[in-house]
Amino acid sequence: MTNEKTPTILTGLLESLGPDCLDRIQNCRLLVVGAGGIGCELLKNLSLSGFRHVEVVDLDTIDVSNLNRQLLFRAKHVGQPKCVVGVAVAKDLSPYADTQMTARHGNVCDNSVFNVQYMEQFDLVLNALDNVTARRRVNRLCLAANVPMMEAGTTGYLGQVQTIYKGVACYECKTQEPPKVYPICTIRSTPSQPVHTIVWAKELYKLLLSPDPSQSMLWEDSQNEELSTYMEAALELRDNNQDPDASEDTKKTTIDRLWKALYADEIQKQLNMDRYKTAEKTPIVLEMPTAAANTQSEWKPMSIWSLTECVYEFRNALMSALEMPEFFDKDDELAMRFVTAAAQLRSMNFHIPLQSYHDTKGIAGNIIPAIATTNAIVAGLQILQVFSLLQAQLANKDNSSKLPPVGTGKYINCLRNATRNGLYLAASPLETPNPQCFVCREQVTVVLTLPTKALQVISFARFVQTIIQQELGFAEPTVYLNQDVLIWEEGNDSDEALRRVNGVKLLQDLPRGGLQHGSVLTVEDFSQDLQVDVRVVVVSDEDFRRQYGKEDDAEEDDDADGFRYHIGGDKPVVGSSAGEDDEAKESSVDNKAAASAVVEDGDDDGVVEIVEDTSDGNKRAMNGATGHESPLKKQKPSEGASTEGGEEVIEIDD
Ligand SMILES: Nc1ncnc2c1ncn2[C@@H]1O[C@H](COP(=O)(O)OP(=O)(O)OP(=O)(O)O)[C@@H](O)[C@H]1O
Ligand SMILES: [Zn+2]
Repeated sequence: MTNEKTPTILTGLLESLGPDCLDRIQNCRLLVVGAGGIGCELLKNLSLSGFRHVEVVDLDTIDVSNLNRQLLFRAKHVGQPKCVVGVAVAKDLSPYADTQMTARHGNVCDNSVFNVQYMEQFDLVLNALDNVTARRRVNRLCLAANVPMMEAGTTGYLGQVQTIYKGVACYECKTQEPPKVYPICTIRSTPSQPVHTIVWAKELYKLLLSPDPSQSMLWEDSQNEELSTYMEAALELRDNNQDPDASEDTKKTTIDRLWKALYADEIQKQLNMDRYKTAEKTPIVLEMPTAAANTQSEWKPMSIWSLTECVYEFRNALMSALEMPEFFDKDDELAMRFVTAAAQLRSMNFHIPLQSYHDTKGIAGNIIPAIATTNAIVAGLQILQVFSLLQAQLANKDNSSKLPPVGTGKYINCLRNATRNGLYLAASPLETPNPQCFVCREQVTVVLTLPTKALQVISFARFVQTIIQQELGFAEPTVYLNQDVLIWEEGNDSDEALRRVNGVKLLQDLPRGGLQHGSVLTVEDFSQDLQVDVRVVVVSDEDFRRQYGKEDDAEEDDDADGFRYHIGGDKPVVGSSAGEDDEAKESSVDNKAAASAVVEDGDDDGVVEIVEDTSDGNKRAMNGATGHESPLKKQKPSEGASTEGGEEVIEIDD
């Protein structure tokens, strides 16, 4: 069947889906959230499939590192908002002259713009995001606005697509394990794993070579603190570099001073201060091998470098990198040579197993690289699911609701290894909602267990920030104690004085006898149309330790400053923070932060991620593909399994 008016490119769709469905395609209003790897593919697909009303939200600008896989972007677009360029390029692909594609440069977590009313304009929302915080946010808004959404994510060769609407499992029905968090002091002073020294070396690179050294976690300000021994040499090296008259010899001498400060003097200083009195192994003060200066051995990316080789690489890579200072990029061999050498030397200081250049690169960069083909497959699957959703709506003849009949759609896994039947795509029916999920089920109670000590030392403001905002994902919470006492309010026209008064109170000092065993906190958030009861269980400190002790990481929750708690049931957990895993990305963080009013984002294909605590208490989250538990989750990492929730996150807590 053909239709004269149908552009040639759409005749195939017309034949397979029929004129009614094509009509719906042309008229339905779609929102795409994220214009990165998956988002670009989606925009291209939507345009070529005849969708004519598409809005795109993205907070980021185009980085040079995006160009290899975000197919709508070219070098000339670097620095421009992704959504603006994505929309302009995709629109040109449309067979219709009157296609309306709109770009919204902003953070979808910004409640003042992207709220339930905003979502209600759309017939369907397609997620192309890279972090749990934003995914949770869209999930909640869509549920509140009764708009179906299509969640998608990839991790290396693996990918998932999940259709979500009221009546089937939502994004938060499955618990997502929080990422591991290391406090900054581990990186700066007490490393114990290769990842710690590699992150440190990347920060050292930032301190020495990036445009703004104060962004490094090793940066120290002489105004505020006594400087570590390396700061003077680091600053001198930067000065040398800007001084056209500085000779090679001057630079070499400064590099050697820096080396000595980092690997000998600073360690010795800390030892003298008894910093490592209780350490299992006393750190070693390194001595520069005399042979190092001239020892150029063959290039050995796969083997462990000796002390002499490390010193040679440290000097040489730094000397060459000084000529072209820039942001760290794991694909820049010079930068990686420096980071490898710097990290291994520090590992020698702290008795940490050494890593080859190759392994260091794996940890410093992306162990699981973003794969353009997986993004393309996943975006293609999303479009197929959209077709099936539209068809189901048509068959249902129910025009009063945007929601399809329950059961429409599939959960699809994109696999690396074929199933027994030889399939690389495994589709399963959508699951029913988790009865414990307070996001899509009503009247669910979350059980919060606290040790007695928490009541005595934790302020209510910190409690709100850690438990209610970070853990439970409330954006603008209103909190009642035992049903009727209003103790906290946020959002437009909220009572700031109430926050001021109660925020500083310890939990035990809250009104009406404070928080205690059996207390119930009712938390509401109008911005997400959400409410939950939190039932407080208080146990002795000893019992808490016994039940949720440090030995059992899986059971333990705490925040960076040691506030310990345990949330029971299948509460949706978000990674507490997020960040960027290399300097190139950090440049884009600034743009993200600028565009973000409420919660910043992070992306999730880095295994090692640096997480920054934002000033308003909201943290940024990075996590794996979709947070949905994949049947492949138990595959070994080498087989391309998702690392979701398993990333190591370095938290900057100062
Ligand atoms: N809260 C948010 N609001 C709006 N857009 C977001 C938000 N969080 C993430 N995004 C966008 O989602 C997109 C995700 O795309 P993708 O996973 O390809 O990440 P990327 O940062 O573009 O690339 P990569 O991480 O692979 O280098 C990004 O363009 C990012 O800006
Ligand atoms: Zn749910």
